[in-house]
Amino acid sequence: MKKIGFLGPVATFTDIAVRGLFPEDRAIPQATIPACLDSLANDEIDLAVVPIENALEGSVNITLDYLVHEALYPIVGEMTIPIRQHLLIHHSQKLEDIQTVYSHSHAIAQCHRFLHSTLKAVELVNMTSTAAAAKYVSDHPDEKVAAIANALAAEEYQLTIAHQDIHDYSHNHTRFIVVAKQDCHLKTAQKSKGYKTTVMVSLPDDRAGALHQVLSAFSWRNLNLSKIESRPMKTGLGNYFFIIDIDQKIDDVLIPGVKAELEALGCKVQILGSYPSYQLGKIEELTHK
Ligand SMILES: O=C(O)C(=O)C[C@]1(C(=O)O)C=C[C@@H](O)C=C1
Repeated sequence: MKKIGFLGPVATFTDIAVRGLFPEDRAIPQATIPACLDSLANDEIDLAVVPIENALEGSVNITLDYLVHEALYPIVGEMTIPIRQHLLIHHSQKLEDIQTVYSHSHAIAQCHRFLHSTLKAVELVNMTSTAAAAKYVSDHPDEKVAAIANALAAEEYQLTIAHQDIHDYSHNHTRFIVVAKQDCHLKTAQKSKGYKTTVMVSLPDDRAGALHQVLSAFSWRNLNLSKIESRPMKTGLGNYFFIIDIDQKIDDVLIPGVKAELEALGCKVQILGSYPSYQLGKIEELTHK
């Protein structure tokens, strides 16, 4: 049985993703995304599961940055789950009295339309996760506060769902990565829908057409890219690195060929992982409710 660290507390979306992919393993909640990756570094857990991208709000930058700058461990898997956000209140409170809404910044961003139209005057406060927000509301029954979180959190923290499905667009999904200290094969009963390889590329300083050359190296080899994201290198304005997801498993020819070609052009290239990709079903099925 593996120890799986995840962004906690119990009943975050990350927890739901872990229940879906590793139902037999021991899930250990961690307070924050960096704390989760630190626990991996300290050998307190075998695998870390953290959110990386939401379909409405984009990348979870703290995950990308911490992975690249602080804990450069391989990605050994990814999973995507559907996301349903609800507004949760304590049963002793009334919706019309709510003054403050707590949640993870990504969850708040996914519900901006609803917040703007229905709860215009409320204060919005970021928490470390949606379940941390639900726990806060549960622990403070006298405060006029609500949380944006999922149905599992409503059940876990005994809150009432005051508004269901408040995310702005129905196609709401979040992708989570599984990180290990060393590359390994995941043991799960789920069937993967394919493989991905993630590479990190930093360009040589200030050279015209460098990004075009990088993309050409993938393109003429017919390597399909599912994501390209730039993040600051934190060495000065205008210095960026790129995280590129290739839609296939690492092979002996094409991906090593891209790496060699980019290095010859003066880029730094690091392969962050080549791993199976899982698409998990409905939240209700994953939490057996
Ligand atoms: O707070 C949670 O429940 C999380 O698992 C984090 C997180 C995120 O970082 O994007 C995961 C899924 C949702 O998109 C909202 C929040």
